Amino acid sequence: MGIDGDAPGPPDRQFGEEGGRLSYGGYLCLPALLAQQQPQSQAPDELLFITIHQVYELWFKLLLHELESARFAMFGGELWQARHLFQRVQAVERVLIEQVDVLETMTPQDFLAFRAKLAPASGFQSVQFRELEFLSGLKDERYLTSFRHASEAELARLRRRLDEPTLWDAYLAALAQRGLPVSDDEIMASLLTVARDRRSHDDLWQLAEDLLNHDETTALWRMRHVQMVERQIGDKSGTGGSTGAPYLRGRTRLHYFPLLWELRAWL
Ligand code: HEM
Ligand SMILES: N[C@@H](CC(=O)c1ccccc1NC=O)C(=O)O
Repeated sequence: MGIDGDAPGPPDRQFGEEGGRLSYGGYLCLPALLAQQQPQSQAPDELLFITIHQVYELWFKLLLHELESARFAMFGGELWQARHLFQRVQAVERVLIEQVDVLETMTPQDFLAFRAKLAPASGFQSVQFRELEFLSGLKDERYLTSFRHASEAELARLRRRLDEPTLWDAYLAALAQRGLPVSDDEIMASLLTVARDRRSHDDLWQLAEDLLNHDETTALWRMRHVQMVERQIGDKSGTGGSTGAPYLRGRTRLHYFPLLWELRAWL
């Protein structure tokens, strides 16, 4: 009999008990996961700070996975599949922005109770964040030098991302498969063709809109992050050695797909 009393079901066994091997905590590796929060101080808000960053890194891992699959789908001409994955990416990226609210419940005084313990660590050193930038098309090799602390495996991952095709390369491949020219001289004309002939090319148009959403949502995250930074540390320099908010403000203007923004002026 099931826990809901008289629910119908097979007489002997509950669904999921066939092998009896998996449990909730075992499947999700919870003992290992929940042992990974190790504050460096007694400050009450440090657990919040660590938790938020770990949650970000888990979402970054998923985003890298889905964006790699979307790139593969674009190269393979499976535009519907790429679009499906970009919807998920977009939903996760909205969560990443919303999560800033949670950390902003911390006061700057409470942050200062453990901030000194963090240096020289900084989000600057997030390997997965840089991987996301490289995969999306923002390849700036200079960041490799800021990863002196990183392991060989992490450095190898970053170098591989620098060599790999970007999401934009994959979109160009999709345009080319449709017979649209993609050389530097012809690409804007092809993007205009897609925009103006939606009857023939709506799938390519919608896919470009997905790319633009990914780009815009990242920029929105950068803006929320810098506001949070100003709220927490004002114009102090960062633990990672940058100027802090001025450095981050400069990066809010970055775009992954500049041509998609330039296109707007030509429409
Ligand atoms: C109290 C909250 C936070 C403060 C005060 C803060 C401060 C900063 C500062 C000052 C920098 C510039 C580098 C430096 O340290 O010199 C930076 C970079 C960065 N932070 Fe944070 N941060 C906070 C929360 C977060 C969170 C929750 C994340 C999520 C993963 C994050 C991710 C990053 C990333 C990825 C960079 C590099 C950005 C880039 O180079 O474009 N930060 N942060
Ligand atoms: N860079 C921040 C410290 C900080 O936020 C941080 C420190 C260690 C690991 C991740 C961090 N998050 C984002 O930069 C600061 O200058 O206060």
